[in-house]
Amino acid sequence: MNNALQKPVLTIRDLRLAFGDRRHQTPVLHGISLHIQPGEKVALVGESGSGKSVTARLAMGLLQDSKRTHVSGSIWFDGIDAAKGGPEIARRRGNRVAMIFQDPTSALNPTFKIRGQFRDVLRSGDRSISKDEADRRAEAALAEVSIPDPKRALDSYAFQLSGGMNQRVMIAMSLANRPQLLIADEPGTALDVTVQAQTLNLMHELTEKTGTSVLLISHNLGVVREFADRVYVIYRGRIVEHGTTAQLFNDPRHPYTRALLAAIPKISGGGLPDLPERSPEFENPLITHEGCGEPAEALS
Ligand SMILES: Nc1ncnc2c1ncn2[C@@H]1O[C@H](COP(=O)(O)OP(=O)(O)OP(=O)(O)O)[C@@H](O)[C@H]1O
Repeated sequence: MNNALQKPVLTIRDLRLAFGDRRHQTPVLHGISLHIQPGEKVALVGESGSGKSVTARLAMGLLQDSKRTHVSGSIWFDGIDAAKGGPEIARRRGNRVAMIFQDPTSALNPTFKIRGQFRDVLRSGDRSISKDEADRRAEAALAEVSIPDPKRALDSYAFQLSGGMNQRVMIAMSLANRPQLLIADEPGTALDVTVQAQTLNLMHELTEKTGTSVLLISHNLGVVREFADRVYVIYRGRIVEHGTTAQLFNDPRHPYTRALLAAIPKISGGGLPDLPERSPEFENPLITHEGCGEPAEALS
């Protein structure tokens, strides 16, 4: 669903990031621009180290407060520019943005049962709900992600559940407060290929139902093929090509996108693509496919 007439949920403009002290800085992002429409699933694809995770972390407001990060540009979400904000930005956004990480087991707290963690998530979205009501909602959310015995899962610690179960718990938790935007950073890549595919299917199904927009981070174009409406290809901190998923797969124009496509593993979700040596032609300027420019309504 690409509702180009509506105001984007997220608009990132000319985002630049460097790490280091005042004297020595290493630039990592060189002017990233992207937007996500309501209900849209957008993928950011590139090889390891290209800047996908830092873009996601900046969008979440998780990197800005460090003295070693130097940020410019803008990240508009819900009327707030998060580019230069600190932890208060993440707090103000509260439950309107949620994130799913690569390894669900380490994202859950090992010292508390799932029940307590789920309660905290639900009560951060609605302070007035009772414990019983939170438990009822948690059980319903776990049933929605096809966890066979939700009560038992709630009474478990993360290490007592399989990686696939923990991933389902994470998806249920992150969508429990009906966020406007879900950022999924290589969800399930720490798990096996089958679980990764199940994770993406489940995320697709649930976010369709809730109308939640998604920013999916991946190193593998094959993985995003079934999932995303639109794709941004990132190379060394720059977007090099941007189009609908069909445009990118049917008519890839940038040499780096072609290299990524050629490197799609046979079973999608496998290891890192085996890319050719870095090539100067990968530095070609940005290619934006027809109809994929930023909507006029993008300004917050
Ligand atoms: N806290 C940090 N301090 C210094 N450099 C960092 C920091 N975090 C990331 N980087 C550097 O920024 C660059 C981009 O990293 P990022 O994690 O965004 O890559 P990525 O595309 O997500 O790769 P991967 O798929 O391996 O996670 C890398 O060169 C990385 O070494």
